[in-house]
Formats: sequence, C-alpha cells, structure tokens
Amino acid sequence: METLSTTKAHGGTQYVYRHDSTMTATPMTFSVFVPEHEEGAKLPVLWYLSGLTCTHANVTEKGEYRAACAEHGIIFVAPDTSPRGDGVPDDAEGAYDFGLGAGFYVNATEEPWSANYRMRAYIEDELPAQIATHLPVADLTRQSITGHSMGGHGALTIALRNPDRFRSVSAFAPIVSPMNCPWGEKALTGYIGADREAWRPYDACALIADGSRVPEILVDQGEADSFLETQLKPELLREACAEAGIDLTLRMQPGYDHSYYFISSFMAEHVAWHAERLKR
Ligand SMILES: N[C@@H](CCC(=O)N[C@@H](CS)C(=O)NCC(=O)O)C(=O)O
Repeated sequence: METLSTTKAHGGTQYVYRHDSTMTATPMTFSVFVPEHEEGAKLPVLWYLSGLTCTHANVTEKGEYRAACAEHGIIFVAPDTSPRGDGVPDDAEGAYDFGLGAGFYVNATEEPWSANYRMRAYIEDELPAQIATHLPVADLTRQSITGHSMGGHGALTIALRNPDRFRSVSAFAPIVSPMNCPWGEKALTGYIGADREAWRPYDACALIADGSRVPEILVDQGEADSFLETQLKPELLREACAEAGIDLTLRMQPGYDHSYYFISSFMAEHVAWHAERLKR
C-alpha cells in the first residue's frame, strides 16, 4: 500500500492511500481519517460510500466528518466509486451515471464490465482485509457503514447482506430501490444483464422483501433534492421497512438539496449516531 498523503487534522491524521486491487485489477485510491489515539489503541471504523461522479476526494474535502470522528474516536474510510485507469471501460457516451465514477457497488457479470467492475467484492472483502493488514489501529470487530445517493444504496445493500458485520447503517439521500429508477435500471442492466431477478441482491427494498434484516436504519433526505421523485424515492424504503418491522428513522429535511452542503449539515449527527452504537 502506497501512502499518497498524510495531513494532520483535528488532532488526528487524514491519509490517502493507493494499492493494487486484485478484485478490480486496477490501482485503487481511498482515504482514511485516524483520530488522535493512544499507542496500541484500537478504534472502530465508519465506512462512507460516495455517489455518482465521486472519488474518495469529494467527501474527504467537503464532508466535514473529521471534527465528529475526532470527538468520538472513530476511523472514517472513504473508498472510490469505480475502478479507473488504462483499459478500464467507460460508458459509450461518457455519461456520468454508468462506468467510471458509477460502479454501483456490484460485481458485474456482463462483458466488458466484469473484468474490473467488482466494487462489491472490493468493498466487502478486499479493502477490509487491506485495512486489517496495514492499519492495526482499526478495530474491524466494530464497523458501521453510511453513504450518499449511489453510496447510500451501497451502504444499505452491503449492510443488509452482511448484518453481522455492521453495528449500524445510515444513509444520506440514498437510491433505495435501483430496480425502480432510471439510474439503477441503467446500471443493473449494463453490469448484471436483463434478468431482473439477478438484480435483487443489489436493491435494498428487494433484499428486505426477500428477508434480509437490520434492526434499524437512519436516513436523511433533502426535500429540495432534484433527484427525490425520479431516482431516490424514500417512500419505497418506508414501505419496505414498515412491512418488515425495521425501525427506519427517515428525516425529510426542508430546503436541502442533493449536494455536499446537505451531507455536511447532517454528517456530525450521523457520526454521533453510529458512535453510540459502536460503543455499546
Ligand atoms: N453530475 C450529475 C449529478 C451527479 C451528482 O449529483 N452526484 C452526486 C452524487 S449522486 C455528488 O456527490 N457529486 C459530487 C459532488 O457534489 O462533489 C448531474 O449533473 O446531474
């Protein structure tokens, strides 16, 4: 693992690392904030999955998580959203919602995507193993996960598929049902193929309908988000959780849009919410 930068912040250290991923067959860059801690201490880990067009850098620069993570003693890990680099295929028209910056946290099965677009395996298996090896300060017995938009979809589906691994899951303006919105239908058709049954492990509402369970979910959603009605549809998650008896706290936030101004406004509350559950 190569250290690209080390920067002191809020008493701790903001790192950016790069490593060669076997899952994506590309170099992958990610950021990690490690709060100030005593030598030999082990700190819990909060994963943050980003949305369309993002790299690790968007939340690292605009997410405003460091003060809260320093206060609560939580490591914050922000991976990239897709493989990148020479030979990695992209959307034919270079669209922002498929290909580079739009991995959708799936293991693609369709050509030509299946060679590199394996973000599910990367996030679920490879990156945690890398962190366990190279960052002994990370206590991987205490993990929580959150994310924004496409990354909110990633956080919800990864938590629902791995309920024993995560103490808690939250999301900012998540795509709650990719099977029922244009972004998701384009991505799942492209990466997984036309058989909609094969999409179900990549849809939080379908996972819940099929029996996956987490005890509770926290979601913040801006009411002035331009993607609210067409792509995000939080009411579908509300219905799925009500049906399943999952304790969903869905906070509709008047006036907020889809941007990092919205995310950063509620970031400290999400970190505190996860901290409470990580310390139980
Ligand atoms: N670029 C797209 C929108 C993409 C978008 O809003 N991406 C969100 C995640 S879904 C984001 O975080 N963008 C990067 C940023 O705001 O820093 C558009 O023009 O409609």
